Amino acid sequence: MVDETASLFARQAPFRRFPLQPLTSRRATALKGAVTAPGDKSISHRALMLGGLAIGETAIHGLLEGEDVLNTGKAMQAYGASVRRDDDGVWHVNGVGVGGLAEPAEVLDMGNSGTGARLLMGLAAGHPITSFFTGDASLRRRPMARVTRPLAEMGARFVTREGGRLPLAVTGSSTPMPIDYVLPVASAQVKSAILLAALTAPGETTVVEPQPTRDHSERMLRHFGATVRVEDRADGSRAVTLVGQPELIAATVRVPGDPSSAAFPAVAALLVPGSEVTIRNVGANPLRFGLFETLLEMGADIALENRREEAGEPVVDLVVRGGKPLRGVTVPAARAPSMIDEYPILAMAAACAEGDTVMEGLAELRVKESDRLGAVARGLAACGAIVEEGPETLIVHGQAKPPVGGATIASGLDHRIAMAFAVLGMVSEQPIHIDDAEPIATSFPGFVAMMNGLGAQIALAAA
Ligand SMILES: O=C(O)C1=C[C@@H](OP(=O)(O)O)[C@@H](O)[C@H](O)C1
Ligand SMILES: C=C(OP(=O)(O)O)C(=O)O
Repeated sequence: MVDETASLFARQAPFRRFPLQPLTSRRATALKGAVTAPGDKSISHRALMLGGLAIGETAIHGLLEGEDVLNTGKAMQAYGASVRRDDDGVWHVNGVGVGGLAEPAEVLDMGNSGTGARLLMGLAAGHPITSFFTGDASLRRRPMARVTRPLAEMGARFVTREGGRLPLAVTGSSTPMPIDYVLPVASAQVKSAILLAALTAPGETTVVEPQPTRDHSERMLRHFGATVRVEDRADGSRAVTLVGQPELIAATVRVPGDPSSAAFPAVAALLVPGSEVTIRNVGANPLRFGLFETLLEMGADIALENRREEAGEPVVDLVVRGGKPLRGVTVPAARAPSMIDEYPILAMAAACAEGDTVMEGLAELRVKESDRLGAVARGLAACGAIVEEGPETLIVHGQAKPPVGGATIASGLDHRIAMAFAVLGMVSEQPIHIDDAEPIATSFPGFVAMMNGLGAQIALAAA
């Protein structure tokens, strides 16, 4: 048992993005079948972190075994928690108690994962230990000052590269201070980092978010026994208050399927005529569901069945039928936090729809695993679609038929760019090539097998 966990973690080698793994996606006939969405990435990270802090043994069912999450598991081990996977796929975490993290002996390599890096920086900031964080070429480009600034206010000290980028070192405070903080950007990662640091601070810490973002941290903190108050204010903002220094008690977590991953088979099924695909166990948290709301507005045939609740999160099965014409819509900026990772795949649907799809408020897309706004606009144009890219907007002029395709897309260490264009290749006249499919394993290791099982024609080539 222990050996298997060790070998899973050992495979998360840091800078090993060579050789590239090219992928070709060809036009498919109808996609058919029923699949289960892989575990939610956001919830999986948080389950390992809170399990690692709680007293007792936490059992996690359905943990996403993607690279990002495995790197978090490995880091929690370095902080002194025991993390192991049973033969039946259930993960067991024995925590160290709030305030009990040990100083990691090595640099923590968070790979491609913004969530892993930023949330763990929060945990580290609340403990009187020094941690060193790095990541792959993508993560080392991403802004960290948004997290280091509030954590420094709480008493942590950072040494960072220019612009607050990784690699960085953080020394946490032995007497962390509670703060009241208004988020300058709508970011669940920044909110969560502050809440995790606040676990060791006395008194109450409040984070005000101008627009509500995914609330998995709040839900899971409560699930482990912390007191979290949420106040929705008249101006649309939300104040989240954590009562510091709780005792977190181990809990059982059943991780729902990731709506951000389910988005790929769902849009593929919508676009390929004659398709009928059921995607089971999809998380339906309203703060994650903006893509499906948008697709329904576009005229998509998606039925939500079997609504239920798992570990404090709403879950549904999706039944998606393809071939119905989609219409372009305007997606308001206010919806962005609830579908922030889904714009690349929405843009693929928009390129096949009739009329213009206008997407606003996309500034954050520029600082994800890649500049997703630029990558989507360039890639769609290379495939023959008509697009307009603004500083924080994307307009796709849909032609009521798929773009011709035939391009090679640079995935740029970005899993969602790779998967989005692989889906477009299922309907474009000419195949679409992706230069490197390897980043897909960060969030959806079974993507190619699942899609081909439904009838897609995706081939992984030797480099
Ligand atoms: O908190 C999380 O789990 C996440 C928050 C979002 O990032 P931001 O907080 O940067 O918006 C999202 O893009 C990311 O994939 C996961
Ligand atoms: C932005 C993403 O993740 P992260 O920020 O954790 O790298 C994502 O999964 O699309």
